[in-house]
Amino acid sequence: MADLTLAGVAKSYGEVHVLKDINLDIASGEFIVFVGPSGCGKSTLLRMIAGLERISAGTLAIDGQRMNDIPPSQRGIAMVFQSYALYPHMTVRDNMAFALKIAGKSRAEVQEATDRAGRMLQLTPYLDRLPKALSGGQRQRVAIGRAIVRDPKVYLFDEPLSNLDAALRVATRIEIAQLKAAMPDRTMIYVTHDQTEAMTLADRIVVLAGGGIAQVGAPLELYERPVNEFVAGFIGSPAMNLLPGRVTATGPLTTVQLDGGGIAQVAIPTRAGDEGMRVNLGVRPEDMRETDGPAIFEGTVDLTEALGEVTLLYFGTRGEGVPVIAKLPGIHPGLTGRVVRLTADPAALHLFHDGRSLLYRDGVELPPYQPRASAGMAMQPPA
Ligand SMILES: Nc1ncnc2c1ncn2[C@@H]1O[C@H](COP(=O)(O)OP(=O)(O)OP(=O)(O)O)[C@@H](O)[C@H]1O
Repeated sequence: MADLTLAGVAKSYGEVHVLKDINLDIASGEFIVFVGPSGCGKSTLLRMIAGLERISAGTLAIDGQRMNDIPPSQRGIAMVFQSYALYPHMTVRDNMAFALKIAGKSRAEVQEATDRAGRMLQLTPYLDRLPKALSGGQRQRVAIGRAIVRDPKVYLFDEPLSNLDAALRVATRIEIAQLKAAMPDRTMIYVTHDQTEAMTLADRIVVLAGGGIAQVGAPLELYERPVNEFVAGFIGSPAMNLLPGRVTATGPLTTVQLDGGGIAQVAIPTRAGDEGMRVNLGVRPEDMRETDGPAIFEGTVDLTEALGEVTLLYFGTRGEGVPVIAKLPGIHPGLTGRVVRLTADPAALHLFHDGRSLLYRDGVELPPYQPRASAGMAMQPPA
């Protein structure tokens, strides 16, 4: 069991301030995923937790004990890297056993730990092979095995699947989910660029941006209730469309007149006096559907991408602005060049003012988060 606390953690390299005032409590057994744009400091934060990077300010505590000056080997942490640098002349078993032998464990202990890791990672048939006789996915499992044999309280993963091809990524991602399920009391922190990994593996996702934490929450909570336009655009693919407009009627249901001519009813309350407020209406591509009635958006389809189970429609790709994208279920041949009218369910829409979601307005008490049954995204956390 291990819970982690980051309190006011910051990192600077001389004058370069990479991270500032990071505050985060991670409970024992949680699977936390760090996401964020390239260079936002995900790996730096992970390496500070591991003890591979000095913490410039603030406190890292594990189980209440300050860890800032504790060497990596004494933190009860194991880290799995993107490049799985195995010793090429050692068998799988010896690669996994290496750290244990250095630590002076007995032969029996080493044997038991490597057998157990081999079983957990389905590597038993390969224990006597050299790394060169393994696939990329198997090699990455050996790298994970090297962490497992040490039985750490906290696992850190730095983009462990990014060197694998698409099919192996899926298979290895599922194995990591199963590994976590087999070790419910072990805490895992995982850095990735991959939306699907973040959405499917995480108990909570931490979105890092601009040197700080933009939002922390369960995957579907971030998807359905982003605090700002950055998180709204970062979580979900293709990104949420942001359509400018102004509020024309307030109440439990807000009416927005869009600059593009459309009209939207949004299930986010506004107050008397909000009439005329400039907003961006957020609508996810997968929440759009064709309509003959009042439309949020009407446009000529510039381009379609038929992906099989869905078709992506692109609008405004030749203009200056950001294209609008709709994702319709099924196959829609012959839509390119046609005018399409689109709407969405009021409960699926988002409203932003000055970049911030109106859901999180000062003085508004949000009801506890409940996933929306009709959420359009196919990605769900594992059961
Ligand atoms: N030794 C260093 N000296 C100065 N700046 C550094 C040093 N190491 C990292 N940085 C800077 O810190 C920032 C964060 O880097 P980090 O690798 O943590 O980002 P990241 O979010 O993991 O990025 P990516 O997604 O591209 O892997 C980057 O802007 C990087 O240039």
